[in-house]
Amino acid sequence: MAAVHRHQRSVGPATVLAIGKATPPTAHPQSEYADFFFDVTNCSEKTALKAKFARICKNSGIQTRYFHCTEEILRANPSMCTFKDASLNVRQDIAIREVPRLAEKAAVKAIEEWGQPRSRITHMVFATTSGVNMPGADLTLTRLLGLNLNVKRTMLYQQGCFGGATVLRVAKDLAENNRGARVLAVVSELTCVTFRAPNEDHLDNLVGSAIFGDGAAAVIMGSDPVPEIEKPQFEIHWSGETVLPESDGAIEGRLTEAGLIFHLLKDVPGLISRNTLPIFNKALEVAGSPSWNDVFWCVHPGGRAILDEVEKTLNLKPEKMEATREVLRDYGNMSGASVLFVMDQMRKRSAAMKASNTGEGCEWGLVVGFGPGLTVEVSVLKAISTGFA
Ligand SMILES: CC(=O)CC(=O)SCCNC(=O)CCNC(=O)[C@H](O)C(C)(C)COP(=O)(O)OP(=O)(O)OC[C@H]1O[C@@H](n2cnc3c(N)ncnc32)[C@H](O)[C@@H]1OP(=O)(O)O
Repeated sequence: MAAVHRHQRSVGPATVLAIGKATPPTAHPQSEYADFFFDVTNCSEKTALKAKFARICKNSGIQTRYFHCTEEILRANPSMCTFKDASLNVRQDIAIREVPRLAEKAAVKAIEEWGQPRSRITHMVFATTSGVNMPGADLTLTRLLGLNLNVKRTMLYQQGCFGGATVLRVAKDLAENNRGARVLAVVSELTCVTFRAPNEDHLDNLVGSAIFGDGAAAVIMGSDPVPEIEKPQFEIHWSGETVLPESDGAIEGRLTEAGLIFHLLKDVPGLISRNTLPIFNKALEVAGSPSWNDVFWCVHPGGRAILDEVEKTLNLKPEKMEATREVLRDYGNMSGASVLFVMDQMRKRSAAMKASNTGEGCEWGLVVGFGPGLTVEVSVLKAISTGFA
């Protein structure tokens, strides 16, 4: 390797140095959501559909979700409360303003934990599936945070639910190929783009209405942490991506006059559990091929049935999916932001149980994102010692 290239690269692997997360203030208990949802969309007379929706909510594994769009906002914007009225402008107005604001809240927490001046941030990677504009949410966030205007920004729109794993992968490459880089990786998602009235002929949208929630997460990533000052949480040793066979159309989103309309095939849980072994195996090779139960798991909490299927297929012990299921329970499916919430949950659970490292005692772990394509992104994490025996 030429000396100039060696000099540009980091010595050690990309390392997560802090994680921050944020939700809008309005929480909805899942047990009451059917009443709220059918009332605000003027569909309370659809009693059979409401009963089905209430049943899906009950079986979702979700207890609470957070939404920017309160009853007041929704009633002030009736075009969002039908199934397909033209409403893109209203949705865009909310998303363009609020996506960076929620991202800012998460980023401020990550920066506080990191403990370094904002001027040390050299790169930003921002993903959202909620709204599109030019210049993008990355520039608005740069301004909200008062970052240097020469921060090198990468904006990723419409990755869907694998966006969280994508920002990790891109931030890893940036951190390892730019010595001294400190990357702010952010995902911010709002359901203002997908919220719509229930419809008997579009049950996949009904499922989406029962599981999606709002949230943002931010990670500071860099290589070669400054000893005694920066506190590593996880190292990232490998990232890979694949498209699952025979999964065309399984998860799709189309941005229309009526906002973002999702299509989900019923077989998404089966497609994921039947086809992810090759990429999981490849990831495990990096970790020296421990067994599925000897690694920790941070999986996108896309839906309870998906977690059930993965757990069954890999014969995972129930505790392996607990961090993931806790995020599903407490926040629902926040699209790309979810998997970063799970990483945060993993290190917090590890600290609470006084585990020897940030991976509940397992040296290696997998971050798994999936979304439109059907695309699966996997990163291999190495846990960091907590100092407990
Ligand atoms: C956005 C992105 O990029 C990435 C994503 O995360 S996309 C979201 C991925 N998530 C999913 O696909 C959800 C996976 N599904 C689940 O977790 C579970 O089905 C659930 C929690 C939503 C409901 O679980 P459940 O109530 O125990 O049972 P289940 O039988 O699966 O579903 C309940 C009903 O919804 C229907 N249903 C479920 N998924 C459906 C779909 N995708 N399309 C249409 N109908 C569907 C079922 O047919 C069933 O209908 P009946 O009552 O008439 O039989």
